[in-house]
Amino acid sequence: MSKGHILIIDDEDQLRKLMSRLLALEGYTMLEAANIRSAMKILDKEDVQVVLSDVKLPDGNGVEQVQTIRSKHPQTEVIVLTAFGNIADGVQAIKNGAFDYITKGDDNNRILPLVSKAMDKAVLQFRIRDLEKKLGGKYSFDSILGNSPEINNAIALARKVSLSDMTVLLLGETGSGKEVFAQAIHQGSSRSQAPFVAVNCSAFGKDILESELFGHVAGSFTGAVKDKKGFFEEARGGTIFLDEIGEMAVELQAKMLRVLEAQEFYKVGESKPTKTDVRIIAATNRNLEKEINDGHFRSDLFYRLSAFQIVLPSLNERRKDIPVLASWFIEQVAPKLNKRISGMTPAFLDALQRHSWKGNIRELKNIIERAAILTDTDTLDTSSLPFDFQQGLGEPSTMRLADVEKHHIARVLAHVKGNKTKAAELLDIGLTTLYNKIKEYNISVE
Ligand SMILES: Nc1ncnc2c1ncn2[C@@H]1O[C@H](COP(=O)(O)OP(=O)(O)OP(=O)(O)O)[C@@H](O)[C@H]1O
Repeated sequence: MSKGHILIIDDEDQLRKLMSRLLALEGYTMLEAANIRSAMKILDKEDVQVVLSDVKLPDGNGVEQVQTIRSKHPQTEVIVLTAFGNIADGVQAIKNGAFDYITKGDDNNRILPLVSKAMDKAVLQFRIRDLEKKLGGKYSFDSILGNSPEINNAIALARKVSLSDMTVLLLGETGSGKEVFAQAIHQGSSRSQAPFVAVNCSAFGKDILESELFGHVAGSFTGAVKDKKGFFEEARGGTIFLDEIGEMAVELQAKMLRVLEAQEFYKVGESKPTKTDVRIIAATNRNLEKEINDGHFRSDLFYRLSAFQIVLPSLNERRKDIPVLASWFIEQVAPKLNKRISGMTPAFLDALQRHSWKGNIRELKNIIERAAILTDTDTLDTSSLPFDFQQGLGEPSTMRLADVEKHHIARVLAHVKGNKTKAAELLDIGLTTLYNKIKEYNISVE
């Protein structure tokens, strides 16, 4: 049985094939792409657990692409293949959401365990996704965790609006819980027995989004062989959650306005309107007022949507909630990994409290899951945190290049069992420079 799907993105045929063969021998099913465009197509079609991506690609940069892959396919883990000595790329890739990075030339003893860890994590995430899909809208107000006044205010507003049929606009940074709130509002409403359909507007191209939302009739465009129901029809009687509405093309925004005003829409290729009975909850992490000024968002749609706005606090604004959220995620993930994890060390919690959470609760959840997968003990400690947490690099202002360099040199030295000539070769620096750095950083060479 396959251990999972891995996609390699590299335009150098030989390197790609070599890596592909190595991993196929380990039991993975391998997919290959020579550029970003074809890679994204594969990701849209297949469940790919791990992506290994080169940095310099013919149609873009692999480090920058990490964010796009992770936002469209949050269950998929990305490992970036960096060039010799280019630690900055690796560090940036991790900041962009990569699982880790591999330096070209790293040997199999580093590559294979790393890929296997990324695979474990991704498989788990896919399992959770499938479970969540089966459970449908599973969040209720009671399952929204946190006790800070900031989150309590948001919950109180959402509870009130859930009883009505009003359109709601949820504003908040990525991962701050907008979809969770949308589900809770649905669950708390009179529509709770009908479907909750979540649509991520940024995951579809402009034309595709229209036919996904409203459906199409056969023959309306090349490839439309059969009639297709859109999300609005699927959500009939229930709630549709339009995530990242700020990404919607302006032409489509006009059509959305029509749905809000007239409760009807046109299927692609059909001239008679279809009536709809769906509550709309929209969300965005963009500043829509700015988007309006820049001509990217229609003000009439904004006013329609924003009749009832709820602003969700970022995790950095409610750090008080970190211990309870972290403990809850540990409790949830441990049984799924067949592990007994009783909690976390004070240093671990301290590192979480000091981190700058750009990905908010989603990032916290990922960090806990990652630590739970990596830990060999029953208490999560800082050794299972990513490198930037351990080094206090979470805050960009405190990120010290020297720490990154020290860590990397120490890692390479350990890797070559202290052989300095080999290490200098791998690091692509002179032996004297290496000696100077060992002294400067006080690196112990065993
Ligand atoms: N208050 C909460 N209690 C428990 N889990 C939460 C809470 N808020 C968010 N989560 C978890 O955090 C993750 C991210 O939440 P969600 O998808 O709702 O964020 P989002 O704001 O919609 O993100 P994006 O803007 O990227 O779509 C989810 O896995 C969810 O389970």
